[in-house]
Amino acid sequence: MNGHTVEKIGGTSMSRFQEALDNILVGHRKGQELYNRIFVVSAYGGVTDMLLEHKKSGSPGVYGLYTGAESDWAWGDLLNKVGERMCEINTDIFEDDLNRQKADQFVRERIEGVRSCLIDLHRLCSYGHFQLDEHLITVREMLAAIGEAHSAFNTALRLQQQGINAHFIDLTGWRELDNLTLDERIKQAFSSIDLERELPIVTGYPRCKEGTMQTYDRGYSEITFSKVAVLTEAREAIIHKEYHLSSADPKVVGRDKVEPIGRTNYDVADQLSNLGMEAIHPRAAKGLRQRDIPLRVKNAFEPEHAGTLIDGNYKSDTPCVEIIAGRKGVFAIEFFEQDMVGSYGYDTQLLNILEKFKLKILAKDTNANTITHFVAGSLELIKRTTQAMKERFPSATVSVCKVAFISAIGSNMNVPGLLSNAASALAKASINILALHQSMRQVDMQFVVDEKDYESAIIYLHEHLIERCSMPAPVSLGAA
Ligand SMILES: Nc1ncnc2c1ncn2[C@@H]1O[C@H](COP(=O)(O)OP(=O)(O)O)[C@@H](O)[C@H]1O
Ligand SMILES: N[C@@H](CC(=O)OP(=O)(O)O)C(=O)O
Repeated sequence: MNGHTVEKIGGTSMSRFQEALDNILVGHRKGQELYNRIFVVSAYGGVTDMLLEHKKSGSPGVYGLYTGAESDWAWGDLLNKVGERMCEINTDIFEDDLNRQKADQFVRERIEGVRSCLIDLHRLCSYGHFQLDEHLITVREMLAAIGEAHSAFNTALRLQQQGINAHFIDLTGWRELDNLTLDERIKQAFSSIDLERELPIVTGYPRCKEGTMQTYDRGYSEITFSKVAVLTEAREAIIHKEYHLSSADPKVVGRDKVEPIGRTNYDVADQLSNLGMEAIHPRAAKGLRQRDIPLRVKNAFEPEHAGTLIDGNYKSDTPCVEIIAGRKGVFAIEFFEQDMVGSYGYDTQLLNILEKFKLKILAKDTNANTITHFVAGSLELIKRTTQAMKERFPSATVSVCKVAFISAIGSNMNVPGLLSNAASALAKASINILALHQSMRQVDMQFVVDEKDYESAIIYLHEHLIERCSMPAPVSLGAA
């Protein structure tokens, strides 16, 4: 098969490194089979949380302590702990002392290099001419880069130890004085790589002129992965995750009831990311879709399974719902104003307010005198947004309630009966549908329900719309 793959290994999978070696990086491959692949690896699970902040709980890491008012040295103490954690990981990965010492030396160089930068920055800012706030995004980028460089350096070293011609491709720009764009940095890194004979192991974080974290924050590794696939003209992009992309959340419906999705398309993937269930970051998917590069989402711990193949054109042969996905914690901001009837400009001004407070709009519905936006964001931002709406339109009634979204998604649902079947399934379960959305593309049917009905709505819809119709079989690995 011609061409090469670009493959991303997520942090949780990286933390089960022996399995990543056995299932993904090496496995049964020998000789030439080991090559014609590029790996973009994430930091080991939990490391970026320590460096920045915990992805789920938000508890501060080194970055949070450095920017906060806590004691001057709390961040430095935590940075010590990060270095210790990284060296613990090195002990798990390298049995021989020589390579472990190389790996520890790499950690020390990066940790101490960043520490001295952060100390100097604090000293500079103590004069008042330099404002710390103006440099915080750079601090964030430098800290994130440590974890990404660590895992990529280790992976290349560990593969070299097995006689594989692996190369550490450091996109973090460490001690490089250039200021390249993301495309320039990737093109430069790959300008002299022979994929037939070399196995590039690429850092998930790239330093670039446009500011990776400013644009993508912690979604940067999938952007890097997508860009490398596009710029090296990959045959296929593969994401190795710790679970299959399934017909619903196995933790809600039950592992025995869900099926891995065999195939779907990027339109479906976009709907999933809108619900917070990312097969891939939407901006990363866009790059692959525009270049017709298929994406395969594989379970890192079931290497024999072909996973889910996502492309731009797939449409299931038989009309059916493929995935039931959902999201809790959605805020419905209802704007009721009878003066709106027959006049213009309300929606534009409401959107300007929502944009000002950077609320992510998941859906909206309108009728003659009401516009409801369904948004994701903090309660604080919601309060400030609704306050701004009331100030701008004093005679309007603005109300907010917390709801859950349940979506039935599929690549071919343009047939009568699916919507009524879904609605009647919810009715039979005594679940009240507060609102309903379906665009004419008919790629998703979205039900707005009370948060208390979130789990049961997913279970009932999965039972009525999916467990009763067969899923397309997984596409074999070589059939892309
Ligand atoms: N359709 C689905 N297929 C697989 N997992 C799903 C699905 N919907 C929700 N989930 C849940 O999402 C979890 C993974 O969430 P995600 O944020 O993508 O992973 P991580 O937090 O590891 O980056 C899974 O463990 C599973 O419980
Ligand atoms: N390591 C970074 C980037 C990342 O994408 O990680 P993962 O592939 O584990 O989601 C983070 O934790 O945010």
